[in-house]
Amino acid sequence: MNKILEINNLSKSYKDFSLKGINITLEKGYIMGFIGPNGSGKSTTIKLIMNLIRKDSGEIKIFGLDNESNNISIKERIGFVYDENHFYEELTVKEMKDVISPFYTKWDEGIFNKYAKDFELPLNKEIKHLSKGMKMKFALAIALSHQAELLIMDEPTSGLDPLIRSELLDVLQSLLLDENKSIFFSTHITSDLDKIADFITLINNGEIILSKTKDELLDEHYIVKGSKKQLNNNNQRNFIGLKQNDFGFEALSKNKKEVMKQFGDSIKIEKPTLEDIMVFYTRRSDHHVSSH
Ligand SMILES: Nc1ncnc2c1ncn2[C@@H]1O[C@H](COP(=O)(O)OP(=O)(O)OP(=O)(O)O)[C@@H](O)[C@H]1O
Repeated sequence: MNKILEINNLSKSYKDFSLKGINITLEKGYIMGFIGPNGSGKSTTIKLIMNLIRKDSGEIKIFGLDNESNNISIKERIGFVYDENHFYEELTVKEMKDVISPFYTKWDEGIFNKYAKDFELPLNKEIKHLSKGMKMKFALAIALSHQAELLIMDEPTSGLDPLIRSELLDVLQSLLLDENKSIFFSTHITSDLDKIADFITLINNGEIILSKTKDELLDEHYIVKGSKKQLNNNNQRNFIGLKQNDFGFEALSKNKKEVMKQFGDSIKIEKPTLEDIMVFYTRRSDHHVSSH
């Protein structure tokens, strides 16, 4: 086992929110998708990993090293991409690159030029005139040009159109062909993960709800559909979440056998998507949706 990122019992409290002793492990060569609803603690966790804010307690190890005492050497080996990348808006893409590159001892101009060409970056355009998608590609090109072993991205695909999103995901996937690289990225667009994630970690309300391989997660859960009159107080105990509308109910369950036994053939059992899993684990239990 080669742990690239190891978070143990990490806690951080704000006035109205706390991360409650979270644990996450990412091994070398894999992509982990970090999902959860708005305000669940994704950005806070990423800021703690990047040592941008101080933890209250717990431990964060990156490449086996404590992230506070080895801050500088660790940052050299990480590519960090986030939504509000702080570039100087007045500079051109090339000028900005010239400002950033000296900070990295392993900067590789050849790699930057390759990505600049692949992504069709307009080198002489001012940053303020770049589209959101182009800014994101620039941030990714920078992150990839110093031979980072770990890419950490906070919502890299948010606000991007489907075409650019899909291009970005292709680039991430091709990076993983080099098994020395690992990727940890947060998103609330679960369809991004269907394609590329190896592991999924779900956070809700500052707590890790689950963290496992995507395949395991999809294999062990089932969507159960039926009519409302089939429900009673007893037969809901195998449900992780329940959604009712005027036509019937939909639930998530891990226990297919037991559900089949209780409901018989009148029930419909389907495979869930990652979105189903996220929604059912994080919704309020009394949720009722109207059919409109
Ligand atoms: N500096 C701060 N002071 C006080 N509260 C904060 C601070 N930063 C974040 N929070 C609160 O912590 C909670 C978690 O925020 P966080 O940004 O980590 O969520 P998130 O999962 O990244 O959400 P989103 O998907 O909306 O970006 C929110 O309720 C937010 O208001």
